[in-house]
Amino acid sequence: MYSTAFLDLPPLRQASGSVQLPGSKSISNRVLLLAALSEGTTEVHDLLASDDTRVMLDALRALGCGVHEAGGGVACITGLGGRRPASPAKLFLGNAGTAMRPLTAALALLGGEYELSGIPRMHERPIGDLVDALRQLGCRIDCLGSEGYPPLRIDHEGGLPPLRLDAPIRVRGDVSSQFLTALLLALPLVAQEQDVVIEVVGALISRPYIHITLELLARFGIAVRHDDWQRFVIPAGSQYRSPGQIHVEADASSASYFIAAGAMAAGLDGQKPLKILGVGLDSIQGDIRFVEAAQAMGARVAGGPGWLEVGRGAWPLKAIDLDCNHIPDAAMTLAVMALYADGVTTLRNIASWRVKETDRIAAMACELRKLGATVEEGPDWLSVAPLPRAADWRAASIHTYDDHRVAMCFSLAAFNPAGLPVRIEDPRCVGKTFPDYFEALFAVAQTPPERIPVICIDGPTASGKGTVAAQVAQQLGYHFLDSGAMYRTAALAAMRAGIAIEAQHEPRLAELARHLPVRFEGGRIWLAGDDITDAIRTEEAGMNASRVSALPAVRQALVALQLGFRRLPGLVADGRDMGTVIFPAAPLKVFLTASAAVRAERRHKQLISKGISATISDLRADLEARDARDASRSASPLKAAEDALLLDNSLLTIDEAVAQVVAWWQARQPF
Ligand SMILES: Nc1ncnc2c1ncn2[C@@H]1O[C@H](COP(=O)(O)OP(=O)(O)OP(=O)(O)O)[C@@H](O)[C@H]1O
Ligand SMILES: Nc1ccn([C@H]2C[C@H](O)[C@@H](COP(=O)(O)O)O2)c(=O)n1
Repeated sequence: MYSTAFLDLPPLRQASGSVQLPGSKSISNRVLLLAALSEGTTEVHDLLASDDTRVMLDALRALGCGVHEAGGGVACITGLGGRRPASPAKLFLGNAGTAMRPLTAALALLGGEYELSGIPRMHERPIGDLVDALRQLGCRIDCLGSEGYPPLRIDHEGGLPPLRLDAPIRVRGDVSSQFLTALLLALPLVAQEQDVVIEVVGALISRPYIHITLELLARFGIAVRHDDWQRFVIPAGSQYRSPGQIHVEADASSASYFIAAGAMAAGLDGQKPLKILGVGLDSIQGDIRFVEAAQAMGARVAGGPGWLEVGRGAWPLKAIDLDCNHIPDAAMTLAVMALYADGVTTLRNIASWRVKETDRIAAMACELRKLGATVEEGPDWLSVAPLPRAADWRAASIHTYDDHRVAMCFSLAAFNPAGLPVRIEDPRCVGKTFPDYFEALFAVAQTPPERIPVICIDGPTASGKGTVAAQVAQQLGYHFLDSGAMYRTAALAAMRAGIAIEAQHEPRLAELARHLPVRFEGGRIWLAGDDITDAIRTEEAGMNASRVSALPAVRQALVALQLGFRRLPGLVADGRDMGTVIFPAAPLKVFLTASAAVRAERRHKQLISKGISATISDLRADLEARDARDASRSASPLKAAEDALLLDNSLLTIDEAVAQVVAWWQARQPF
């Protein structure tokens, strides 16, 4: 997951390959609660690991359920099975509506004393209709802030009050279907002596989510009947029965971003369509009907159980005018697809967007306009006119409102025909449902290498290149190439193979370097099966690296390996010839220096901290000798590129040096 302040997406051109989607948030949290209310242990497979499931798991633990996270997407939940949950308890539920609403209903019907709260936005999301329905029954629930909103207090300290179950429970269905879902999940707890009836007041929105609820209740032994989605009957004698094992289907709403990417950029130039794994046409989730909307816009879609394949059909996409009540979450993706359509797209019946993670109608309108689109909005609709010409697109920094779906759907703007980058602010917000969304996108998106930004940081030994480059990469969410480590590895491999590092052995050394079995993984470096991270960091290894790097054939042999690091979303590369030879067209080149005295002192400190003794004067002599060799060799000598910016960091802290490089980079961005 990217936890950077922002993530810049380079312009993307195509999509291909396959993507495995994470589990559905809606199914995950429903299953967790049902398992918690059941007798026995339920093994939940392919559970979504995200912010919203995290708060649910923590809440269930606090309530006394057994929660064992076995790894690999498996969680074992041992339910209460009729026991009272631990009380009193304070539950923090973040911004997870799928935890706040059903837990409120379940805890109100179980008795005990609870406080349920969330982040500030959760306290702006209405829950009054659910609270009213529970109060009708006789439950004692207080809103601790504004009436009708969390935080809530359930106050059944002296036990559950007598409940009025003889009359139908009336709940509004036109604000959020989660109120009805909450009642449906919880009322089987009290449907013992008699049927319990729920009547929906007003039109029921997001009916597909109620369909998921009913399907999952059935898996846990509760057979709810309904009359035309307005009257629901929970039969007397209902008892939650764990199915033992249950598999969470992948998230159909998350599929929408890849369906859109496929419709816009897959299957071009004879390539195969984009394959989406984990959710298919047999899905129980309503958002699978996004497929129909994408097809209406021109996508070519094939699918089966647990898979979809999507490619571009019509291009430009076809504008649509659609009632989106059946796909409220995935419909946001259509608003960005509309930028690539042949006319105005109008999305209707989306009033529920206004009470989601943010006011999504306002948010989408504002961010689409930043890209240059003409957008109109109404209380429950949005219309988006595409940009007439590629030149009308603007590079934009997309504010994401702590809303995962805003972040994910605007990533699709990176496929713009103008070749502009898109900045996604606070990319971490995707953690709510799809923590590795951007990694998944980068794994299937392609763009010509020259469009992937590279920042080069070259300079002499111990100037701080590696430290600064790694931190810049971290701040920008870019990959990091420590090219010196490759020469160090080549030298170590030569020593281990018994090949002296001398000009006469240049062909053998080059052959060795060309097939170097090196892997860079999680900050460690492996040579074949051996972790050589520390072995290549000695002063001797540095000197050997300097010697092997003077051989032109060895340098040539390592070029492809270095170029391979230029991957989405970008690269920060440190070395001696990054800006002059390997990435000569890089958009930012920095030549980082510090005085020899300062560098020797830094190296001394570095070695001492590792328990290696050395004298400053020896170190200074060594590093000056190394620099002299590196700068005087004929092949790719150490020198500043003509267009490099010079940074002498002798008097700067690491943070100051990093800030300077990032500031130079920011100054070159179009946002
Ligand atoms: N601005 C700075 N202020 C203080 N210490 C620094 C600064 N920059 C780097 N250092 C420290 O100097 C030491 C050497 O830095 P680093 O290893 O990043 O240099 P390098 O140029 O990559 O060296 P080499 O070329 O030998 O790999 C490290 O211990 C690092 O923490
Ligand atoms: N791009 C590069 C990177 C490194 N080298 C050589 C020269 C250095 O002395 C040696 C070790 O590099 P370090 O890990 O200290 O950065 O590798 C080079 O020639 N070109």
